[in-house]
Amino acid sequence: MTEPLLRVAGVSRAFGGVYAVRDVSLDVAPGELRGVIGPNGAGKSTLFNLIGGQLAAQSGTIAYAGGRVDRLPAHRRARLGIAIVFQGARIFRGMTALENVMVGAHATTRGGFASAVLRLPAHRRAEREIRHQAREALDRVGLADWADRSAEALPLGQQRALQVARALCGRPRLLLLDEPAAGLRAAERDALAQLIEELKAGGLTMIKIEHDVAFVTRLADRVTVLDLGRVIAEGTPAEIRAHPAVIAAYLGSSAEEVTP
Ligand SMILES: Nc1ncnc2c1ncn2[C@@H]1O[C@H](COP(=O)(O)OP(=O)(O)OP(=O)(O)O)[C@@H](O)[C@H]1O
Repeated sequence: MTEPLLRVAGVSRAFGGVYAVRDVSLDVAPGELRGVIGPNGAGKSTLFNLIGGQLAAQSGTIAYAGGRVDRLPAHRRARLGIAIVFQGARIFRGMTALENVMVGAHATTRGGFASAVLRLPAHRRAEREIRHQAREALDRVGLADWADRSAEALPLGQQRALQVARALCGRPRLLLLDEPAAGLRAAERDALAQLIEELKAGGLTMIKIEHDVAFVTRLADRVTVLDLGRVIAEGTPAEIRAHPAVIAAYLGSSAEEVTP
């Protein structure tokens, strides 16, 4: 079996004595698209923050590309290629689409956001390379023609694609997507699904949180189900749709809802 790109082993995190994530383990193979589902408060976003380093795990280990990362701060993990598109992430108003992507890239470059804002000389040298990567990222999500247009004028579906471009700008190996399809209309969802499929075809490893079981099981290779901070099931989309614990915990008694 190939080495996993990401190995989360026995990770826990509590807030005020209540576990948000409890003894969670999962392995994600290179190139895999993993779905994570679970009801509100199941611990999905907390799990992402533990992987990305926005939160520290209180126990357990997280290994990425063969090395431990669980003691590293978020910006170091970002530089190693772990990128997150946060739930409900906003675009920067008054900036072009290209500038929006470049701001994301500055967060992962050595100079950081402060030097980007201050326009230090060392920063200016890196600027051209970042601009190049940002254009490349916009191209990857199908927004090349929007580069110099106002980001806030983009329809919601394309604003989501812009968030993805921002995350892609640092050329990550692992992309975490927190409910990327939330609030989108059917046609926008389809376009986003197609983008995710293209990224997968390009070899990118992804973990995607979804509320919509049909949407996640349509795209994912495997699905992990969280409930009350614990993994209650993991398997292929077909296994998950048929799993009694999933139907009971996640969907109540209405089993019809899991049929796509
Ligand atoms: N920073 C925090 N401080 C206190 N409690 C928190 C914090 N972050 C999360 N929690 C709690 O941890 C639990 C898991 O929250 P989390 O946001 O990870 O769930 P989720 O599965 O992502 O939910 P949703 O689908 O609503 O986004 C919840 O009970 C939440 O209230």
